[in-house]
Amino acid sequence: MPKFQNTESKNIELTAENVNVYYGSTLAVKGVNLDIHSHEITAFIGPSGCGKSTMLRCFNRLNDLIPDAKVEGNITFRGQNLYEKKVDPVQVRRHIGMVFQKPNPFAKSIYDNIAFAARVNGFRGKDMDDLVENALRQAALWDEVKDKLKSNGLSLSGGQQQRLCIARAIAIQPEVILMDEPCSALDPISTLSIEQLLLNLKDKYTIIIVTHNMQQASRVSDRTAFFNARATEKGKQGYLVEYSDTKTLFQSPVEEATQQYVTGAFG
Ligand SMILES: Nc1ncnc2c1ncn2[C@@H]1O[C@H](COP(=O)(O)OP(=O)(O)OP(=O)(O)O)[C@@H](O)[C@H]1O
Repeated sequence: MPKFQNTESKNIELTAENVNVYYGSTLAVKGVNLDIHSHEITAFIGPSGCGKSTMLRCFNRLNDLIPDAKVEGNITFRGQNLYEKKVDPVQVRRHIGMVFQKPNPFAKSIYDNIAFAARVNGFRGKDMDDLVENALRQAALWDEVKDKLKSNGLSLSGGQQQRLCIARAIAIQPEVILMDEPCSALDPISTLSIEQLLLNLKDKYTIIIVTHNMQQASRVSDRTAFFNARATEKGKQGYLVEYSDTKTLFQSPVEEATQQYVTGAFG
């Protein structure tokens, strides 16, 4: 298994080169080229079905778990092609964690949600209490749960559950965290607290977030990729329309389709 050392560019964590993703014989995402910068938040936006989640899953080989999904092209993490034969996808997911749309804590105590994830992923340190506390602090949840660590993770509110899932991802000590619409099941106050958390986390982690919420993309992200879909005989085909720093993409995009999307004229 290769070590994912940052031997290439200091600022580029992940690179997608000519990426195509198929489900069966349908080309769902075509020809994506994109660099993800270290310690930034990159947002993927675009109308439903344009391939944002599909593209996100390429970065930690989660599409491997979908029968019939096939990824072509290169995805490079710190100079290492993640799709080479010698690369173990389980290891990839230790370096590149994921938080899903719907909070999905284990039906275990708050403490064990984190301890279990850490152990399964090879944590052999003695001080599990420290690791749990540290992960919960980083996820801005410690103060709310420190007196009830034995309570079931599922007894928490939706926003707290999502922060527990973020703590669980952090406990594995990844370099990158992928987030697929992490706030879409949350109320506005919980959403703002997750957004603030993301801003705090980017010092330590590189974050990619899929979001339907354009205000959210403009509030939290440094760069934004706008995807769109064209109709083909076999259904929709997603592609990357435009990618730039978030301010430019929202205020002076190059492509008319981007302009229309960010001003709410379609989608
Ligand atoms: N597991 C799958 N099997 C077959 N087709 C899939 C699968 N997942 C996604 N697709 C198809 O791939 C295309 C892109 O889907 P994807 O979920 O990546 O888009 P998205 O932009 O994230 O959409 P949304 O915003 O609605 O979540 C769609 O046409 C979708 O139907």
